[in-house]
Amino acid sequence: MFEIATALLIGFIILLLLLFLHARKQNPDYFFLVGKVVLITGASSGIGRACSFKFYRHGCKVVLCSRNKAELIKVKESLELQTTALGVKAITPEVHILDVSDISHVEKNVQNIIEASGGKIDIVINNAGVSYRGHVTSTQLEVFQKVMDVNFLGQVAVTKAVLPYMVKSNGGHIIGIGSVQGKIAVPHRAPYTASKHACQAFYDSLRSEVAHNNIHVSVVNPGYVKTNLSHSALTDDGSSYGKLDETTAKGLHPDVIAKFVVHSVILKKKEIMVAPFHHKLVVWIRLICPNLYFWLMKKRTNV
Ligand SMILES: NC(=O)c1ccc[n+]([C@@H]2O[C@H](COP(=O)([O-])OP(=O)(O)OC[C@H]3O[C@@H](n4cnc5c(N)ncnc54)[C@H](O)[C@@H]3O)[C@@H](O)[C@H]2O)c1
Repeated sequence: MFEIATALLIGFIILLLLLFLHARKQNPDYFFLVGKVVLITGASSGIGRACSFKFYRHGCKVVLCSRNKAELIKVKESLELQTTALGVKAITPEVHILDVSDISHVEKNVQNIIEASGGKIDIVINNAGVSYRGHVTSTQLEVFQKVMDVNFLGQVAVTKAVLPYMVKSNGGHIIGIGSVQGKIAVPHRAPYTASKHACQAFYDSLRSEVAHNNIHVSVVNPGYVKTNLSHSALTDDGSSYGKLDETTAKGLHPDVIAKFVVHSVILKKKEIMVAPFHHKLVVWIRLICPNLYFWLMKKRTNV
């Protein structure tokens, strides 16, 4: 009787210990971010802008990159009106022009940006992206090339530029902003969904290669987010779509995605899908019952 009671007590204590360790792991330690250098691509709007605010407020030095300097300066000025969380001292943000589709120069340009910011990089958020609306048959090949350059090769080139710094300092974190469409492909999005699938595969491959260098790789896959992404989406002939989609308009707030990006760094998450339940369900259907998924996609007629 005594032995059973002792065994139960020990079991109970182990359970409490495991629950405590689990809770600790899930409880973000925001102080971890203080003083970290965070490079964000596509920082002038949407999710990139929201990430800039979150990391700035947690005491990071944010290095804001995009094509439009005037827009980046506006973000910098808005950041400087903020107070930081945790009562830590804010670090002046930096602004740099970077076109991630300029593939042959991205690596060198990012290295120049890192050198100009002090020669150190802890976190990179590969966020810059362009969407697409159209039909494969009528879409010019150059449109496929452009979407792949911005969304896939651009992310690869930025990653290749930061890796030597992270290897040298034996640590770092690379975050790829993917999409639910990196898990499932939907009609009228062929180049976009192909680029996001490519990113997912790239990061899954990279993650294991750099793990021994203490470099972490996270992929954050949002569902629809209320940003300008559909406005600037490319169409069959390369012109902009110029409209806010209903789905995008009803999407999540970019701050929600930024919050999960922060958590992916602190909790060292390999992958996070930030999407409603029915999106996650479709990903499972694609995996478990592909024919049902193909049938569902055939029913989707809207561009
Ligand atoms: N909005 C959504 O519904 C949604 C859903 C899933 C994933 N995403 C992804 O989130 C990321 C951010 O998009 P967003 O929704 O914030 O839209 P957005 O249009 O507000 O942001 C895209 C950013 O990328 C920048 N950019 C585009 N081409 C560039 C280039 N060649 N060089 C440098 N910067 C460039 C733009 O200037 C802009 O700042 C993208 O990778 C997108 O695919 C968005």
